[in-house]
Amino acid sequence: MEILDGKKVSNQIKEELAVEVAQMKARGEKVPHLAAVLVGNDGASLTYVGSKVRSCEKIGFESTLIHLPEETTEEELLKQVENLNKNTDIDGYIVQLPLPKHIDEQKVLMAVDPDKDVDGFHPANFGKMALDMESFIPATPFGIMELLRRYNIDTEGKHAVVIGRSHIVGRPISILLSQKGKAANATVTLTHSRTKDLKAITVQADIIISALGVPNFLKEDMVKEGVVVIDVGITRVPDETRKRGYYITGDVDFENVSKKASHITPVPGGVGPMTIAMLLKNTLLARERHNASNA
Ligand SMILES: Nc1nc2c(c(=O)[nH]1)N[C@@H](CN(C=O)c1ccc(C(=O)N[C@@H](CCC(=O)O)C(=O)O)cc1)CN2
Repeated sequence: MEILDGKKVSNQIKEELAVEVAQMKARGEKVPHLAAVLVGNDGASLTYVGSKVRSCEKIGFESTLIHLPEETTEEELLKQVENLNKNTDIDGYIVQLPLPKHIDEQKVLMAVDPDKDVDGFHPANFGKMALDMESFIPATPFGIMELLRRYNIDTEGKHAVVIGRSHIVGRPISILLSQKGKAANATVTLTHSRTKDLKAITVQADIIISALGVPNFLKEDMVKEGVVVIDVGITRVPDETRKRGYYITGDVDFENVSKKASHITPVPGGVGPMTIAMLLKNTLLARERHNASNA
């Protein structure tokens, strides 16, 4: 069994990006600039946005954090989005999800300029991705594909079972895995809360992508020998005996499923860090596309 070490691979990607940025600087070019909008003080979101900004600093990107109060209205947030769309210094930006309940997430994501949509959540980018056209690919599924590629995991003709149909992970990864091309060509089953007899499907899977957010959901008896398991679920379980007051766990019963798996991602240290690395990669792509369109 081999652990798919997302932490290690994400650090490699960040080192590669740092080299590219240094080369851009040496050529006298503008470096990529990522902005992040965070509304409210959700603990996990603060961690993720903080990590995005710190990663930018580490590799030589410019970054801007716009931290708005929980009470921010939809109109005020849309104004910020409009300003970011107009700001020619910003190459790409993200609006951290989830947003407070009083804000219509879809309306905000629709307002993002698709050319700056480094999260790949705008319908223009999502549609292009589904049509195999050049686009921004959402960072988590992009990270999963990159992890499979860097560990030389062959997906060609394999049965990939995706658990969860979210717009951020389940739906896009099912599209990417089923695409034509060297790193895809899988036969995909997208399962969800209404799927009947899930176990009958998961036991047939060569690759399982679990993106449910239910701790210990995927058990040993639900997988076959040699399966590749990608655990996207990240749940913070309250635990006062820990320094942070919680521990992090995935969807997979790691201890037992790993006995049968050929490859498996840990939580933490699997898909999560890849998400940040691929967001940075998208921001570099945005910068390069802006350079090309200004040339
Ligand atoms: N605008 C966006 N919002 C959200 C996205 C996204 O891609 N764009 N994805 C998730 C959150 N997310 C990035 O934003 C993210 C989640 C997890 C990690 C990560 O590195 N996790 C660590 C554990 C860290 C911890 O929780 O303390 C790990 O798995 O090792 C990074 C980014 C939802 N929102």
